[in-house]
Amino acid sequence: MDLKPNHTTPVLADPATISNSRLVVSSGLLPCSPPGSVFSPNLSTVPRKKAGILDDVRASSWLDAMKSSSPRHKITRDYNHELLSADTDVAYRTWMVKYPSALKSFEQITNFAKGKRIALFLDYDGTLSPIVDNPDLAFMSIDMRAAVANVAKYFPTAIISGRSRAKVYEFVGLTDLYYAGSHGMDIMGPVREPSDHTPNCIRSTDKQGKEVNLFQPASEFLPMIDEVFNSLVKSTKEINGAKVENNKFCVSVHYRNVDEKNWKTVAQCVHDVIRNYPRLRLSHGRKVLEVRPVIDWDKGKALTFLLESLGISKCDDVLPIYVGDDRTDEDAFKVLREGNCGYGILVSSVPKESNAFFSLRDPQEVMEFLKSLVTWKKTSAR
Ligand SMILES: O=P(O)(O)OC[C@H]1O[C@H](O[C@H]2O[C@H](CO)[C@@H](O)[C@H](O)[C@H]2O)[C@H](O)[C@@H](O)[C@@H]1O
Repeated sequence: MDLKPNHTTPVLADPATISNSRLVVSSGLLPCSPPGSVFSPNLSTVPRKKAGILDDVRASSWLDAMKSSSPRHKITRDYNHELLSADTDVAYRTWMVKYPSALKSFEQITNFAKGKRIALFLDYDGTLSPIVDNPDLAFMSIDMRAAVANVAKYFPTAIISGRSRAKVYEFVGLTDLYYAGSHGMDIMGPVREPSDHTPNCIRSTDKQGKEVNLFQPASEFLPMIDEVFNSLVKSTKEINGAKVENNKFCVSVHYRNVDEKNWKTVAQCVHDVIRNYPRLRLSHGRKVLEVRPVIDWDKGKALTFLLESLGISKCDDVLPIYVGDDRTDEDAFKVLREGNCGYGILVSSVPKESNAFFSLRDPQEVMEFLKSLVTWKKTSAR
């Protein structure tokens, strides 16, 4: 798995947190890139571990990981249920001491944002739309769409999703945003000036005919991904409930609707296919196995790339906020935490270790947060 949370540094260098003894107060600055540094995409490949992550799908750790992804509360009845709910509640509230609610900490966030330009980065599944059994039906609500449209009027806003860019655009359906699909491996962003010569970055036009930059660092993998997609469709077709999704530069193999006793078979099928592709690796999301190129590129790199494209990566007067629910979002949280340059907000209704600073319980709370940002912006002369 890709996630290696840093449990030891839950500190927020935020001068607005003076009253919060848990958090460390820094010099008052949130440096973005170190002065003079210019982000240039590093597309070197990440060496795949010699023994593939799935080399022994019988290994209990792998199956445990499959089981623990996207945990659901088990509903028990009556008295037991009440006890369980109470325990869950206590565990969640304890966890929130480490990851405070972004709604309850709203004043702290906006205090820190004073005089800065907020840039918003939003994951899609589980963040803007609730997790549902059928990935093709993961629609966002009309209210959420309105909230995203509204927030994008006031702050530069980008969606960074594991879906294909085309699919996430189809779901969101808003034009005034930037979109990054395939976990950031397919970015349609603003034209960078002076025009740069980043490999795999070309000028293009969006659906409205506006000039944009198209950055696809894994373009050479396209035929391979298509091949793997077809092989996976074939090899999993007998597994009831398994679904393979082509996300353009990566492939998702969903096991949410597969009987748990067949999860090992799903893992075995994926393993048998990708063992022939040393330039592909596997990561793990919410009841989904994700096959992707081994290039050193993820949502964190995409976030940095977009900030740079927007021309706001090197200033002290920008506050990037990234909202996401999944393991792949941790790469972006980590960039913000380690760069000490913005806030990650984890969307989760269960306690989870994370590199985020704040939390929101579910997409409903995400919507409230977006609305609050708009109200704050409108009511204050900033
Ligand atoms: O980066 P994201 O926008 O969060 O995309 C990550 C994956 O999300 C989708 O799968 C997840 O949501 C589905 C719909 O709610 C759910 O059925 C599935 O179990 C979840 O894993 C999407 O289908 C994947 O392709 C994305 O990689």
